[in-house]
Amino acid sequence: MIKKHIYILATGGTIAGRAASEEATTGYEAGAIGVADLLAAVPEIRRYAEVEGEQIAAIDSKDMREVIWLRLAARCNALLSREDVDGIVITHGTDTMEETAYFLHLTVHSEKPIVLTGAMRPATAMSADGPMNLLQAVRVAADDEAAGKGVLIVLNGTIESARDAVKTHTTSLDTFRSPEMGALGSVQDGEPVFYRSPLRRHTVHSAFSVKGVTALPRVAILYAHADDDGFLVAAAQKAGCQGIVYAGMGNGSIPERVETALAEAAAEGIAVVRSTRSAAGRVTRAEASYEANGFIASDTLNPAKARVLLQLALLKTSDTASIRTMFSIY
Ligand SMILES: NC(=O)C[C@H](N)C(=O)O
Repeated sequence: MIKKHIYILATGGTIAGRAASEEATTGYEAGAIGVADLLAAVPEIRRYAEVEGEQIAAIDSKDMREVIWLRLAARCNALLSREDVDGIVITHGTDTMEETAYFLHLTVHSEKPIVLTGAMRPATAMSADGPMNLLQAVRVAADDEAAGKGVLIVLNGTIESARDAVKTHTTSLDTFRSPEMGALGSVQDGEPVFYRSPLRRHTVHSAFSVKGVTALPRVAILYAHADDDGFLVAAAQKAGCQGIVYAGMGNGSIPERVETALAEAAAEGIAVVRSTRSAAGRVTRAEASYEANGFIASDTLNPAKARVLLQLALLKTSDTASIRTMFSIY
């Protein structure tokens, strides 16, 4: 068997975390262990692929910054254009994995597999989940079936699409779920099995490019709550935001006073997307007043993912109708 050549790009996270004791599963130093040690801990990987590691960052993913996203996108595009590279695995903290994955899903233009993985227990913990997750991620990245499916998230035996997967639990190993769509597949006894393919546009069919881009448009997320009077909308405007994602109630519902403030912001040219603070479900175009105000429905994208798409959309246009179309095809 000719082994595939898989690149491992490490960014930190709990998978590279070091805690004071084997029992500690919180309160550790994320990103403390380098990519060479991560790979050395799972020698089984080399049975299935030739791997090469590269350290892109060493952070807790709560501190993920757009400069690292841009670096990752550039590195993935460059590596995957090489004939001798068959796929990429990115080790990443789980806190912002769903955003990084979706960003790359829309900005890397290759059919070759890109798989993000991480861990919920630090590398020093008893029964750490990182080694198995890393092995499964490499097996998926080396699998022919993974090609053309966009960026994938592989953790705890499930294969999910970057568009749909969200972190649903603060500490459980089984934290990533795709609430509306379900997983694309699973990894059983090391073997990846796929059941579905994502239909929304990604990778080679994505019109977004961050080549030469050094900064992304500023987009705020505002979270709805009872008695919200919309005072944070002014703060977002003052901070120079080009877009606001409102994590509304239920089907993207917006309290009246907030709607007034957001309508004013939209009239001034700020793109306003209605997402939801609910854990699952599609935000529909719903009420006529939302449409009239120029608000854009997030479809099934949660606020964090809607923010990613809106940032990329704003690189291309500020036209509401065009951005609305993007939210229905990506
Ligand atoms: N499980 C994890 O990876 C959480 C960690 N705080 C991170 O996102 O880097």
